[in-house]
This record gives sequence, C-alpha cells and structure tokens, in this order.
Amino acid sequence: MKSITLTMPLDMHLHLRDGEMLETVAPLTSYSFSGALVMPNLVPPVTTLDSVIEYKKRIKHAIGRDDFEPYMTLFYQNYTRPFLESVQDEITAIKLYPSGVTTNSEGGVSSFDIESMRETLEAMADLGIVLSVHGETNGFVMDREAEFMSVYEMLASNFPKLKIVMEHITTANAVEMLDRYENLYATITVHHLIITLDDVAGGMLRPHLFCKPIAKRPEDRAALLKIALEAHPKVMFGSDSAPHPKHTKESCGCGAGVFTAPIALQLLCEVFDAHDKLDNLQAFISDNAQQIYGICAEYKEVVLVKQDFVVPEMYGSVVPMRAGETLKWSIERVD
Ligand SMILES: NC(=O)N[C@@H](CC(=O)O)C(=O)O
Ligand SMILES: [Zn+2]
Ligand SMILES: [Zn+2]
Repeated sequence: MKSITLTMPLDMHLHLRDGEMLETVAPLTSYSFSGALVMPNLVPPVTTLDSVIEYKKRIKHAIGRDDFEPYMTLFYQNYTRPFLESVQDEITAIKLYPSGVTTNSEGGVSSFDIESMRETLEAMADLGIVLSVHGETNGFVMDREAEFMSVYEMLASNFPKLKIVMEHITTANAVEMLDRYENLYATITVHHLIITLDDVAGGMLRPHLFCKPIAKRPEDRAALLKIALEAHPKVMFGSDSAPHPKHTKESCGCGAGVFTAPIALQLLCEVFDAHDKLDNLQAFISDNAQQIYGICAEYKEVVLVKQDFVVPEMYGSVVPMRAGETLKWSIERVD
C-alpha cells in the first residue's frame, strides 16, 4: 500500500478559539501536528502579556501532552518597543487584521499609516517578531485580496528587515508578490488548493466552504497549486482551520471559516498524490516553515497510507469540510 511518513508537521495558521471549543479542537491538531501558529482573534483579542500567557496555558491544558508547541501571536495594535521587548519571549508573530474584514477583527487596523505604525514594525523587525497579515480590503469581495497588494508592497519596502507573511493567499496576484520582495512569505490552506467560488456558491450554497478570503477563480487555484506542489521555499502550510458551531454556519448569517484541522494531512496527501508530488509535501508541511520562522519543531512522525477514510459528520459541535465523505488517504499512526 502506498504510504508516506511526514516528520514534524506544522500548521502555521490555526484558530483554536477558547473554552469548550478549544477543548474540542486543540487535541485534533496536537494529535497529528508538532506545532501550530495560534491566531489571536478571540473576544476580546489577545493583546497583553498576561492574556497571551494565560491563553497558552489553557491551550496546553486542553492538549494534555508535551509533543506539541503552540506558537503564540498577539493581535496587532501599535505597540511600543518596551512592550514588545517584554513580550518577545512569549510570542512568535503578531497578527494584523484590517478592521472588520473577517471574524472578530473589529479591533483591527483601520488606516495603514506608515508613520503611526513605524515604532511597532521597526521594533518587530529588530526583535525578530514576524508580521502575519490577513490581507484584504473592504472592497468588492472578489477583489479584496488583489486590492491589498499595494499595502503589502508598502509594508515590505518600508520595512525590509521585517518578515511579513501573507496569510491564506487565494490569488495569482499574491503568488506573484512572493518573488518580488525578499521579505514576503505566504501560507496556503488546503481548501484553497481544492475549491473555487463555484464549490461555495456555484450550485447549492455550501456554508461549510464559506471563508475569508472567499475561494476565487480556477486560474487563482492553479497558481496556488503550482507553488504548493513545488514547495516554493517561501510558502508553507497554514490550514486556517476556523471552527464555528454548526448552528452559526447553517444559518441565514453564516460565519466565515472552514474547519479542516482533523483532515488536513489526509487531504494534502490526496492533492499532492494526485499530482505525483508527494515528495514535496514534507517541505510544504514542515521544512519551509521551520526555515522561515527559524523554529525547531517537536519531534513527531506521522505515517499516512492510501486507504479510505470516512470523515465524521461532526467533531463536537463543528461540521468539518467533507463531512460524511470518503478521503483517499488516512493516518495510520503517529510516533
Ligand atoms: N478564515 C475565516 O474565514 N475565518 C477566520 C478568520 C480569518 O482567518 O480570517 C475565523 O476566525 O473564523
Ligand atoms: Zn484571515
Ligand atoms: Zn485565519
């Protein structure tokens, strides 16, 4: 039977939430990943040293094992240099949300004024704190990411020593940016390698595939697939697994977010295998991220085999992508 062993898989963009939801979803990721970059868009967002320390404790408690590292983030505000010095040992990145563009982003940045951001971004560059960005404007939904490219250019050129990660990229425009600025990197989700807007809204409306940024055109997906399959050294896997309870997805005001944490590795094997590129999955799932973030992940080996896996209908209160469907790959064991 066809199989692959992945060492130290990392998910460099993950929503773990809090409370009961955290208890449900955190073990699903820690089972098969060595670590994850944990997003700070709680209510209220994670903005203080105490809140990041306390949140990390709750995550570790929910996980209950030592072979998984939650890499913590703060919610971007214009922080002072002394504050950043005091918090640098507790965080890996600071996540910037433009105000109002996605789930729990209301407290985000409302104008990209370089001068008011300068102290924070220069200090981050000096301290080696990565800037992670949800790159969308408030424009027309299909154009939001493309319109944000000028902000990435402004940030990348004004702060050349700052590492900037374009999170969950969905367009060919973002792919082009990667090779244009040395300090720009990107995460790619598994769902954006698989779906386009057609899968979300082209037939019956599929609320469990609705997320921000919305899935785009076939040519955008093709551009993402190309750099993921070749494991371009500036891209890494970030699931953007974003759990919402079933009743808030299957409702007349469906929240944005696709839940993929427990099926991400199986789906990635399916995609890479279908293109005969399984050999590049290790770099995409771990090596590139370790290089980009300069981290040394907890040791873990995940053996996947080409054997059917029926995705559960629910994990707690959450419906995963592909619920009830059969995937071609499954996790055989984790060592
Ligand atoms: N991706 C999403 O659609 N939703 C995320 C927020 C985000 O990453 O933008 C969430 O927190 O639910
Ligand atoms: Zn986002
Ligand atoms: Zn996200």
